[in-house]
Amino acid sequence: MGVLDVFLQHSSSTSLFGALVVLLLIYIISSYIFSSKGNGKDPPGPKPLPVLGNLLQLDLERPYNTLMELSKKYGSVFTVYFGSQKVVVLAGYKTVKEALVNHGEEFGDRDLFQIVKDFNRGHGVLWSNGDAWKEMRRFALTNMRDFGMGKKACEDKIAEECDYLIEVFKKYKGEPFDTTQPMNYAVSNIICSIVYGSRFEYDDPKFTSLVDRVNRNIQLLGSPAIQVYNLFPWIGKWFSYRKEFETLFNANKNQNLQMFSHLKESLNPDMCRGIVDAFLAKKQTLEHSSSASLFGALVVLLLVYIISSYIFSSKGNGKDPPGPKPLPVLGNLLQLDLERPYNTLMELSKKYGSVFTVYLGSSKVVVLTGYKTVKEALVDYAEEFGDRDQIQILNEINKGHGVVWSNGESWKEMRRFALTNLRDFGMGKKACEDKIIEECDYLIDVFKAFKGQPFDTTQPMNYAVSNIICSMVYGNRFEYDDPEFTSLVDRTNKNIKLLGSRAIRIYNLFPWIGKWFSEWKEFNMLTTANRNQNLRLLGRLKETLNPQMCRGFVDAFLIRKQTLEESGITNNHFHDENMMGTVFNLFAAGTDTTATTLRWGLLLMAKNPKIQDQVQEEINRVIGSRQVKVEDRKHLPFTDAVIHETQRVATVAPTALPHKTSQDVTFQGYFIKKGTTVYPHLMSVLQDENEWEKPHSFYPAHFLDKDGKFVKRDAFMPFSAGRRICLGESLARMELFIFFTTLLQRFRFTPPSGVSEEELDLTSRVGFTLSPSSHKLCAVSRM
Ligand code: HEM
Repeated sequence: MGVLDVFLQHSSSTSLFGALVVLLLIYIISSYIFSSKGNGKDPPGPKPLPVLGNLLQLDLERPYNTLMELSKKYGSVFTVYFGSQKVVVLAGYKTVKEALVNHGEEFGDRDLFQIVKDFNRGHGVLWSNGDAWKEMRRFALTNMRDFGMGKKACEDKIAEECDYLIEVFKKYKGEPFDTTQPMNYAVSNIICSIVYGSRFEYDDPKFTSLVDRVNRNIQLLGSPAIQVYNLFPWIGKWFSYRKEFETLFNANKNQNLQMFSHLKESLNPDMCRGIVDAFLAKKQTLEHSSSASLFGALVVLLLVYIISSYIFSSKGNGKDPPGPKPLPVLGNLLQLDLERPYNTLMELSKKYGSVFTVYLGSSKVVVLTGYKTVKEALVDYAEEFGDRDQIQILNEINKGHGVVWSNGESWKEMRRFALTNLRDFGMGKKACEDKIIEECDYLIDVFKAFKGQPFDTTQPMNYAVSNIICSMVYGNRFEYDDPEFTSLVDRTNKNIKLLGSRAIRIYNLFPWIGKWFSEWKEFNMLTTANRNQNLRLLGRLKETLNPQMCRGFVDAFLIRKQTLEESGITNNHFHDENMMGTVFNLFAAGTDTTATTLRWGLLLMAKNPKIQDQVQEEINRVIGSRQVKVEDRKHLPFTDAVIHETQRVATVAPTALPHKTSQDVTFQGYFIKKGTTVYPHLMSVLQDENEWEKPHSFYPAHFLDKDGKFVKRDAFMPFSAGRRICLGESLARMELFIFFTTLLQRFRFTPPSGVSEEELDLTSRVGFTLSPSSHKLCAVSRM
């Protein structure tokens, strides 16, 4: 045997051994990769091959079709492997909505394709994440709005572009042509005017080449070659498609750089032509501010010293929102109407602008007023302004449990659980509609029993509305003469009134002096009674719990708690305090606001008989005497407008609920420190003189176009906006529509005899929510 033979023999047995090792490694690695690494169940899916995953089962040119097929077999949440990359696919409306809306944060990051990683490097909006994405998205949104998005200016641009497009279409004189290019050019020109500040001619090669290249690259992104490259960049680098993509990308980048530099040369920061100008101006400001920072630091140090020596100094690093000068200890309390602070705040905003500071005692409150500012804060800066601030007296009871007064993970989990379960128990669905219709019948009987004589609508309305939330929470309604139920509702109602009293407002600021007020004692007595009664109700539900037959939210909560306990997961938010807190919240938030709005509605009808005539004429014409249904809303534009206008005028939650900043934030040039109390002044939005034609009158035409069709209004924000937007909005809207329309169908509402319409008082009662002052109405049967 020669040396060569020995070598060959040796090397072939080595490579056999090597191949085995490599195969074994692939097997181990891929079985490790394909196995679930978490603590829970993996979404099901077709069995993957090592390295290739499920690629052989997928139509690579139209993967969405294969995924649609797979979802039939594996359900709405399933796993596929693109090569060794695991992808969880969500299919169907319910699942996609639940993931993207209810679990918005968990599913909200962007995954990057390899080719995008190569060229984009995580910049921009579409392919970025984290703070960079947040900042770019907010900047783009705000600026696109400033440059016309959703506004008249934009409408004009589109109309102008239509004319150009029509010209191109006309040229073909009815002969066949490919619509791709003209359509791309026209649409692209709208975005060009917003971004660069000008449109381009359809024969300008600078423009057409830009659009055509983007179009081609979007095509390339979907090609199997680029998809293979995304999965296996090491083998895909030599595909010609990738090279083409790179050439086109670079050409567009260079062309954009040229356009940017033209814009830079002619930049005037006071006259921004488009988003590029706005971006360059912002960049310049930031650069200037950093070069001036050395000098600034000295000035700031001096200022910080002066300001911090003053008791009500700003403790932040920037400009404080302005506001009236506070007194030591009392702050601005002497300037505020303590029973109706929202009125004084409205006045102050006229002097200090839409972002200002007041001191309630020594606690600093930043007030946001007017549609633009409130929306910008709650929507564009949703996270920064999205924490809840506590109210002293409620904090003592709630201790941060439940939904309304909690924050952080506990709030997230409770809000999500409450939303999902209320939906399961009918919120916004047919089952709920049926419950409201059934409750209407009981309410009609109560109204009828007064035989047209004057009566106070408070209790019957509260009982009817409360029964809807009771059926969802406890799983059953109650009779209106059941003392267990009526006492619960009456006590909650009384407490909401007490919360708005001067005494409790003072207690909340100075608990050490406020404890001896009789209102404080009464509030606590009523709360304890309600807590004990709820404990009895919850105890009964616990005893009769059947996990196969969930009756309502409480059952669902108890079952979830049991399941977690059985699986040994002890560190979770499903404990008794959170259950009690959430039940209390749903009961209080779900009853008072809706019942109060309905009472405003009836009062406004009695006050405005001509408008009542129009509502009843519409109901007679469209519905007659049959049962009102949710789907009738679209055929009752006037009635719908009256309900919306009632909500606008009633403003039951004038300053929403207090928010606080979850982090330091610079907003409209003002620095607001983490943990600062913030009042979104909803009354100033609902009566914003820039948004409403007749902000201080009851004017249903606010919600009607010239043809009498219903129109939505952006500044209609009674449920607030952003992260903390009312959780029961869809339920409330359904209740308002069915209760109001049915009552107007059945009764004519008038003032008591001897009282004129003018004499009906529209001043609101003092309370945490705004309800009408005590009054009586007659409900005269119409059928
Ligand atoms: C006309 C009726 C209603 C109005 C005007 C209304 C208005 C509001 C407002 C202004 C807030 C505070 C939002 C903020 O902090 O920015 C809120 C929160 C809330 N509402 Fe409503 N609401 C109504 C009906 C309901 C109903 C029927 C429910 C019951 C399911 C409900 C449950 C809640 C809850 C749980 C919160 C706290 C949300 C959180 O902090 O995450 N509301 N509502």
